[in-house]
Amino acid sequence: MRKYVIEGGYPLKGKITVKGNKNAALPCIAAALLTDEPVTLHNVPEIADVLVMFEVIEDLGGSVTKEGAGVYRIESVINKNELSKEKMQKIRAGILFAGPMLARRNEVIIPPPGGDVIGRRRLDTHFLAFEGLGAQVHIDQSYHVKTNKLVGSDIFLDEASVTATENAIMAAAMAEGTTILRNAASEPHIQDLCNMINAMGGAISGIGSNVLTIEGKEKLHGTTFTIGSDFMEVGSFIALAAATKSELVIEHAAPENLRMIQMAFAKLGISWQVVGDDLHVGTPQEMRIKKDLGGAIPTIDDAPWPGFPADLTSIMVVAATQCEGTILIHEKMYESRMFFVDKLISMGAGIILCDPHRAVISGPSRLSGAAQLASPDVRAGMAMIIAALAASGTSTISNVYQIERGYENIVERLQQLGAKIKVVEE
Ligand SMILES: CC(=O)N[C@H]1[C@@H](OP(=O)(O)OP(=O)(O)OC[C@H]2O[C@@H](n3ccc(=O)[nH]c3=O)[C@H](O)[C@@H]2O)O[C@H](CO)[C@@H](O)[C@@H]1O
Ligand SMILES: C=C(OP(=O)(O)O)C(=O)O
Repeated sequence: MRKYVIEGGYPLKGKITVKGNKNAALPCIAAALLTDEPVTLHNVPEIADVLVMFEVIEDLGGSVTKEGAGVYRIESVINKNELSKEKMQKIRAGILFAGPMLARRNEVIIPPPGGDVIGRRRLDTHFLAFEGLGAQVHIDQSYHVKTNKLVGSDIFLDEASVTATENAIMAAAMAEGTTILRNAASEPHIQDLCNMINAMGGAISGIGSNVLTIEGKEKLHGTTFTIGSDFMEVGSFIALAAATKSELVIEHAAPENLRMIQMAFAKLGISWQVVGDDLHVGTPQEMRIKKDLGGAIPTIDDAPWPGFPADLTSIMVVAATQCEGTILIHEKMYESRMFFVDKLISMGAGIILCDPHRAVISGPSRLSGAAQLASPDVRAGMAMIIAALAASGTSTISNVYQIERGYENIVERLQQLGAKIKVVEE
């Protein structure tokens, strides 16, 4: 079993370049199925989830060619309507093939998707959107979605689900007529997907808002598209710098996406300078939690974009353990994402887990290395790496597959900053 062994307590220094956004790469790879012409994607993060998406394309009959670092040419041939059960079990994002498959084949059979351990992840909104476009959904061992033809309509999503919005966009891009998609999610990755589809000849307007107008096209063509920077990596590296008292330059950080993230870090007394497209996170940081008006304990809580991203809540928990004061982190979306804080508590963090969604953090805490950390999901795993690098002594993290499905080459990139982290196979 692959594990990370980390010796903490040392500051890091240097430059780290942000990779492409996982959550943009996954739908953009699926969107390559909307055309039989070649699609070339740049700045693709070379992570486990992306490789599985490529395997699905190959399993359907298409081909993927690596043309350089982070550059992939996809030629989609779709020879079947059923997605591979074995591959779908590996990643939840496989559900993103449903929209383009339905658009191209009028039918798709989706075995239940796998994924990480952060609680129930409903798919209802995906099927609500497909039904809105005229498809029928039948559920037994698999999800079976079928239509004679997709027809655009006025659809109101029951929640602003990210991947359901993406599936709806991809299906509507080739439906007959116009779709108005309301209560749509609007994260930078959804904007990337819309821009890519427009570059393929699509006609989507309202990009970046929660009402999208999608004019369906009979045919889309090939394109070349560059995936945006991963703001989850940016947030993780800011927390890493602050918690380990390090000076880091975070390159290609796309600061325009960070307004809410900056407000949340400011509550912890953590700040940086923007220099062009880079962030300079310096030392010393204030690291003092700012009370709300009247001296009330502040909260960081997640919400659909432009709210604070759910995927950064675990990262904020670990950053807060190193700050002076008390804060509530309220993760409203996932039922189990906060359970990992027991690992931080075992390292000495002052955290009360009030219920599955709310953790009160009082700091600063001196963390000590822990031998048996296991990563339940990608962000908890990164939070544990940050905690281990901030702690004195040695820590061991297992189940690192969960980390590597979201962060490219993370061990080598941290080593380049001077981190004492190594991989062991046991
Ligand atoms: C591949 C990919 O892109 N994955 C991301 C995507 O997952 P995914 O698209 O699966 O997540 P959803 O947006 O569907 O929802 C995530 C959770 O939030 C809840 N919810 C959602 C919207 C809402 O308005 N209210 C609400 O409570 C859902 O019920 C669900 O439990 O978006 C999530 C939310 O940003 C991120 O954590 C995932 O990293
Ligand atoms: C929950 C996440 O991703 P996914 O939707 O791919 O499981 C994440 O990136 O934190």
